[in-house]
Formats: sequence, C-alpha cells, structure tokens
Amino acid sequence: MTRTVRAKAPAKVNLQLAVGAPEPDGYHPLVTVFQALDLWETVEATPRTDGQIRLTVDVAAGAPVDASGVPLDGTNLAWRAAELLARTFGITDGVDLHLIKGVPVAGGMAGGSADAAAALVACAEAWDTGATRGELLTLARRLGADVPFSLHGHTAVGLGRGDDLMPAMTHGEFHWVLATQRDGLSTPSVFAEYDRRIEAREQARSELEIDREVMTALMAGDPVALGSALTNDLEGPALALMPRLGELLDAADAAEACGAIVSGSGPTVAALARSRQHALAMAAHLRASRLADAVVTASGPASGTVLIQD
Ligand SMILES: C[C@@](CO)(OP(=O)(O)O)[C@H](O)COP(=O)(O)OP(=O)(O)OC[C@H]1O[C@@H](n2ccc(N)nc2=O)[C@H](O)[C@@H]1O
Ligand SMILES: Nc1ncnc2c1ncn2[C@@H]1O[C@H](COP(=O)(O)OP(=O)(O)O)[C@@H](O)[C@H]1O
Repeated sequence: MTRTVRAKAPAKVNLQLAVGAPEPDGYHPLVTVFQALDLWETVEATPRTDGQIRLTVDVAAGAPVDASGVPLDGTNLAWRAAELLARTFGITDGVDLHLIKGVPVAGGMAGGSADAAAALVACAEAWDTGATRGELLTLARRLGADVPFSLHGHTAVGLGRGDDLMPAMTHGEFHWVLATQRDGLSTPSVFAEYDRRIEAREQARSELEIDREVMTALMAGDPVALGSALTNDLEGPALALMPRLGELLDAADAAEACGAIVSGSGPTVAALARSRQHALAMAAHLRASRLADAVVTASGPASGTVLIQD
C-alpha cells in the first residue's frame, strides 16, 4: 500500500548578513547568523510506481503567500531535491509531491529552500532510503546555499556560501513581526546590485567576522540588545531596488521595534519585538500603515526539518 509521508521545514531570518566580494563563480563569501522561525512549509510525498515525479502546490490557511510564481516543473527546488535523492540512492520509484506553502515566495525567508529540505526528508522516508541526516545535509548543500540551514533549523552561524553551519547558543524565545510584499525580489538581482555598489566604491567589505554583539544578545535572550545588533549588507541593495521598504523600516521604528531589518535579500521586513504582546501591538500598527501586503507574527528559534507524525 502506498503511504503519504509529511515533513515540515521552517522559514528563516538573517540576524547578521555580512557579504564579501564575489568569487570567480559569482557566489559571495558570507558570514551570516540564521534564525529559524515557526512559519512552515509542508511537503507531502506519496511514492509512485511509474518513476515519474509530479508536483502540486497549495497555500496554508491564512498564510501571506501568493503561490502563482512557484514553478510546477523540474525547476522547483522540491522536485530537484527528490530527483537528486533518487539518483544518489538508486531509487527507481517516482513520487507525488504536494507543497503547502506558509512562507512568502521570493521573500528572503528561504521558502523554496525549506521545500527542498522538507522534500529530502519526506522522500527519504517514503522511499525507505535509510539516508542519514549527514547524507541529507550533503545533498542539501548541492541544492542551494540556504538549504542546509532549512534542514538544520534553530539558530546557526553560516560561513562559506552560508552553507557551512555551526550551531549558535541562544536563550529563550524571540518574537518577530514580518511585513511581506506580494512582489518578490530575486536573490541574484539583489546580489548583482550589491556588486554594482562595491564596483562603484572599488572595494568590498575588508573583513568578514561573526558579530560578537549578536552572539552575546542571543545567549542572553535579550531582544533589545539583539535588535540594535541586527545588520544586513544586502539591505542597501534591496532598498535601492524597492525604495518603499524604507518607509516600512521607519514604521517599525515608530512602533518601537527593538530593531528592524530587511530579511536576507528581501523584500520581507523583519521587526524584533520585546515580547509576544509587543509583537501583536506592532503587527497591528504595521497593518494600519498599509505599507505591507501582509503582516504576520512568528517566533524563533524553531526546529529544523522534521517528519510530521499522523
Ligand atoms: C541571500 C540569502 C541569505 O540567507 O537568502 P535569501 O534572502 O535569498 O533567502 C542566501 O545567501 C541565498 O541563498 P539561496 O537562495 O539558497 O542561494 P542559491 O540558490 O544557492 O543561489 C541563488 C543566487 O544567489 C547568489 N548567491 C547566493 C549565495 C551566496 N553565498 N552568494 C551568492 O552570490 C548567486 O547569484 C546565486 O546564483
Ligand atoms: N518550492 C519553491 N517555492 C518557491 N519558489 C521556488 C520553489 N522552487 C523554485 N522556486 C523559485 O525560486 C525563487 C525564490 O524563491 P524563495 O525560496 O521563495 O525565495 P528567497 O530565495 O527570497 O527566500 C522563486 O521566485 C521561484 O522562481
């Protein structure tokens, strides 16, 4: 009897994103601190005996997601993850993949990477590959820079392309408000804008170091200290491509956010609150500003990719 296996993977926000000059292959060396948030992508995998992969997409109830830009073919990251896993483990079965999206598309929150991580975990189980977590992590790195963190979750430092992970110590829960836009920003175009800026200045950031203030604030569980330590080298480029995000950052400031930042390559704005209650008040303020298409609250750190048991 065929059975359906479900896995869920978290969204992320970058608490620090320091970007170096591009390498010859176009990729940029990063020092980043990721935090997983409790907004989830769910992937359902049902084996097929004909060797084919098929993919369908839904939106989770109430999620701020316009899924019209999600590819339904072999370019979808979840599809690529299933293909890579099958090739690696000599699997001849196919799979029906059903994605239930809870993370904005092209929002700088790694929704596609979460789908890839969840597809790896769900298909590994559905096909009974016996793959270890370490083997899945190796495949995740081949799928994209953010995919290993989607698998790992919690809070972690990312080096190299962002895919060389070290767990970070944290204390307690952090409460976030996420202001999303219907129009996404493409990650390569934000990195390209970053490159134009460093060419104009004729130099990139000279040192790439883990921000001690971020690490100390995480260990202390101190949202005020963490809020003032948030940094993102891609924020300037994202603002240049979508200037209205500047008004959202100002609105978060006016709502007394501990700190607010463009998440990764944007355009989601992530604002850190003092408490869950403050997050709800800030969300109401940002909704009333009408500067975002949707505003949701989330908490971190959330777990990495896990199987959902029925
Ligand atoms: C910027 C970040 C920050 O966490 O995330 P998002 O904000 O997009 O979610 C990541 O570095 C994005 O990771 P991800 O989206 O997985 O990247 P990939 O699919 O591997 O690469 C997409 C494109 O991003 C650029 N890229 C990505 C990672 C990196 N270290 N240097 C790069 O220059 C390249 O132009 C690459 O072609
Ligand atoms: N499973 C997927 N979900 C969303 N987008 C996907 C997926 N697979 C491929 N894509 C493509 O990747 C782009 C970036 O997607 P996403 O991961 O949501 O954003 P970001 O890289 O900003 O975190 C999308 O615009 C889409 O073209």
